[in-house]
Amino acid sequence: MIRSLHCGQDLKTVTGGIGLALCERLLSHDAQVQLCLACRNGQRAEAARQALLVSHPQAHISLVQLDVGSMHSVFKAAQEVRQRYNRLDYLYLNAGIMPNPQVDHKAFYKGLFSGKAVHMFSTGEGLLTQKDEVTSDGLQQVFATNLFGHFILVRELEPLLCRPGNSSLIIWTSSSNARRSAFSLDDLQHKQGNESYSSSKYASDLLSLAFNRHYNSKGLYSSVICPGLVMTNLTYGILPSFFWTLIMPIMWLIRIFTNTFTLTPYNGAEALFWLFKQKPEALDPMAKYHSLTSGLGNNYTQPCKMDIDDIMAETLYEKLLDLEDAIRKKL
Ligand SMILES: NC(=O)C1=CN([C@@H]2O[C@H](COP(=O)(O)OP(=O)(O)OC[C@H]3O[C@@H](n4cnc5c(N)ncnc54)[C@H](OP(=O)(O)O)[C@@H]3O)[C@@H](O)[C@H]2O)C=CC1
Ligand SMILES: CC(C)CCC[C@@H](C)[C@H]1CC[C@H]2C3=CC[C@H]4[C@H](C)C(=O)CC[C@]4(C)[C@H]3CC[C@]12C
Repeated sequence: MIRSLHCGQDLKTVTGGIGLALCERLLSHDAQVQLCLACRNGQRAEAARQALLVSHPQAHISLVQLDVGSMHSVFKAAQEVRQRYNRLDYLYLNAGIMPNPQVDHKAFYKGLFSGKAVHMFSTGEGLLTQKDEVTSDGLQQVFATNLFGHFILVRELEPLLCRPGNSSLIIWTSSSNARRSAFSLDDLQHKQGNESYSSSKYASDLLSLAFNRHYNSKGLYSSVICPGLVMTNLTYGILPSFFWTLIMPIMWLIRIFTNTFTLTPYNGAEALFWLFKQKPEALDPMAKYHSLTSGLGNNYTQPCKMDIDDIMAETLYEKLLDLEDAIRKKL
């Protein structure tokens, strides 16, 4: 029996995000898989469950309430999961936000004619800034949601993930927008800058490496994926929807030049699904696994070496442990 916990699986307004597409794909692959969807909004979570049950009426799908940006909620959800299950095989850390995104139009037009247009379209590098907020825990919201809440969750679920004789896998939905220069060990939460998304995703790449170093001996493995550019609520939030509708034909055209334009949640979930079928022990801790879609619409997964190192990963890990201590004392 395989149990898998997914963070951030709500059925979104029209589209449904990458997490929901992954659940569909997992259930189509193995009807016996037991899913536990960890979502912040009960109604949307139930709607997602019902949608999955329409195509998979026999599926085992349970829900747990989790706002990964609130530390109280993370501790509570982890306790709930520990009471319900004695083992977890996969933990998909998929929840992610990019609040108040702003596009630098000038940089976009400059990039178009710079000879680096394909790179710009695949990574969004230099095009986006965000305005972050502070949570009731006193943490930067993007850091808390995209990184720290997941860190605490993994630590709290350790007894279910680290079981003698079993290996388990945690999977971070990172991004090709993760960039070393956006991240600083002196400003983990990215209080000073305006690229909190890029910073948090780079931190998740580092943290995955650190988790491998600390937990492989206990049977827990960690991997990182990038879903490519997918049209979901996250991307629709960057520009007005009518604009996306207008440029959609161009987006499909760009797909001929870059296989990173996966565009649909189904395609974007490719690497998440591929990892489900791998032996955790065989995965490369230094690789980010990319969902890619060819011009003809064929999906595949490709590993790409990450720009990370052990020393940085270890320093980040130590700092997160200190912050965990401080939060535990406060709650
Ligand atoms: N779309 C893209 O092009 C790319 C996306 N990604 C990453 O993929 C992941 C999934 O995003 P995507 O499907 O595109 O976007 P969506 O906005 O559709 O999905 C994000 C999911 O995260 C959930 N979530 C957000 N904040 C919280 C929270 N505090 N607690 C619990 N759940 C939360 C959302 O729940 P709710 O419904 O309640 O809002 C939603 O289900 C993210 O980590 C994103 O950064 C990476 C690269 C590219
Ligand atoms: C100014 C307009 C005419 C066109 C602007 C297009 C941009 C808004 C988008 C072009 C490339 C996009 C992105 C690329 C990579 C994504 C990354 C992998 C991710 O994690 C989140 C979203 C992206 C940054 C995405 C965002 C929109 C673009 C910058």
